[in-house]
Amino acid sequence: MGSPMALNLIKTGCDVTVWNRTKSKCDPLISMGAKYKPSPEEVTAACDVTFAMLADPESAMEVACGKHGAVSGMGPGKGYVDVSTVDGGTSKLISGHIKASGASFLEAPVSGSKKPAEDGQLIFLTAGDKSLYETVTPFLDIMGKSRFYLGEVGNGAAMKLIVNMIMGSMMATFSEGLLLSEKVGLDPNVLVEVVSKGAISAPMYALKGPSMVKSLYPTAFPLKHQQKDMRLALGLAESVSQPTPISAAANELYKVAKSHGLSDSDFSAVIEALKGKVQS
Ligand SMILES: NC(=O)C1=CN([C@@H]2O[C@H](COP(=O)(O)OP(=O)(O)OC[C@H]3O[C@@H](n4cnc5c(N)ncnc54)[C@H](OP(=O)(O)O)[C@@H]3O)[C@@H](O)[C@H]2O)C=CC1
Ligand SMILES: O=CCCC(=O)O
Repeated sequence: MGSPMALNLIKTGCDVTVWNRTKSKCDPLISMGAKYKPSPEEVTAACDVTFAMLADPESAMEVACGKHGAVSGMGPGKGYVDVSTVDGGTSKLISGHIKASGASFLEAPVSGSKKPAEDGQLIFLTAGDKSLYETVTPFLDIMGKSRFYLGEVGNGAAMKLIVNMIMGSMMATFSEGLLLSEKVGLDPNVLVEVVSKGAISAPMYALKGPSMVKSLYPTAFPLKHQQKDMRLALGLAESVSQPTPISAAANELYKVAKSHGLSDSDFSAVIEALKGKVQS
């Protein structure tokens, strides 16, 4: 996700400096004009605003607050925008460290997958320093099609987790429907078409259904990240004693799919967890 987002900034003439743990993934961006620094600390020291896109809470914390992490290069007048999907607690911790340096913090997780990232069509769910939100609005509008400012740090993370909790449950029940249709002698491709005409139509079903019928799962949103988001959303629900039985059941399916080696497949591979025989 970070690469296509940075590429859109480069293409529109922004002065972009990049870092990634695996340096080779920066090379296409460097060839398009990005500068490179060998640590998060050196990126934040060199830049007014830094966007971070990391896998999970642990990596977001490590890159922000670890040795030679982003915080070490931050200071008054600078801004840190974390666009990773993490829980509110992690986001608040990172915010605390960034703000202690005198800099500003915005959480801004995104809805939309690989293709929307490439097309500059992401949806930003932001919260934190309003002045930083206003400063980075031109960049958000290059990378995305909509943006929401949701107030205090934690609200953007919560909105993102709730959206992905719904999405994960939708994908799980869609998978059940595809397999049930096939078992009772219906063509699952026709089911995808019927669904696309009615009130439960969703771009996700039309986009992923045909390849799921062929047992193909080209990765847009890795299954391991969907399961991480289900886990974090269930933690959020637990924190306020909100019952979420459907999502809890769906989470179990993503865990089964992970145990079958499907972590790096698209999250639509969750259908494999419902088959007697699992393909990888
Ligand atoms: N893919 C999607 O459709 C969407 C993803 N998201 C969210 O965006 C984030 C990124 O997703 P995506 O790009 O798909 O994930 P990837 O797994 O492709 O990328 C994860 C990134 O995190 C880095 N990373 C992981 N662990 C560490 C660590 N310990 N220290 C430093 N860097 C680390 C990886 O570095 P390296 O290259 O070295 O492995 C890589 O740059 C996740 O939070 C995901 O939930 C949000 C919306 C859509
Ligand atoms: O976090 C990933 C979201 C994927 C999507 O919104 O299509």
